[in-house]
Amino acid sequence: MPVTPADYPKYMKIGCIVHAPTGDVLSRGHNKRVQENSNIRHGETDALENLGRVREGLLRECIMFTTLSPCIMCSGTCVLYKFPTVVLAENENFVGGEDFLRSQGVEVVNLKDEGITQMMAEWIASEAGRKIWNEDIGEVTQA
Ligand SMILES: Nc1ccnc(=O)[nH]1
Repeated sequence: MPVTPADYPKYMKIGCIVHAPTGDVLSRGHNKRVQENSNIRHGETDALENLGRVREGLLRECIMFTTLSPCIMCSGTCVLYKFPTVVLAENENFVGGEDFLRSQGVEVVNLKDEGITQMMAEWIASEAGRKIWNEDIGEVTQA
């Protein structure tokens, strides 16, 4: 499905970085629901997909930084690969699998970033964003 500039306002504004303990950024990703017509390219899964295969045990040493509280799909992925820490910019607009992450021993750090919280709230409330947002978290938009 080709994407045109008219689609830009629909783009999910969620990005993610996989960070090595050395401080190196190993991988970046962002949500590609619209761009790639995808149900599973959340910011977090996109960053992991972009990383590709890595040496055994590396992900157990990495930190994931993400714009928003990770959904249960992405939280499950973090638990599967044993990320020790997930840092999120905010969780006022959405709370995903944080309790599950903590229950599995993953440290969850919420930066409570006001600018990102506001940006996300505005986008979710926007005409272009509302339906895509609901779709992204498995909800149905009410008329
Ligand atoms: N944390 C997130 C929630 C929803 N969609 C995403 O891509 N990421």
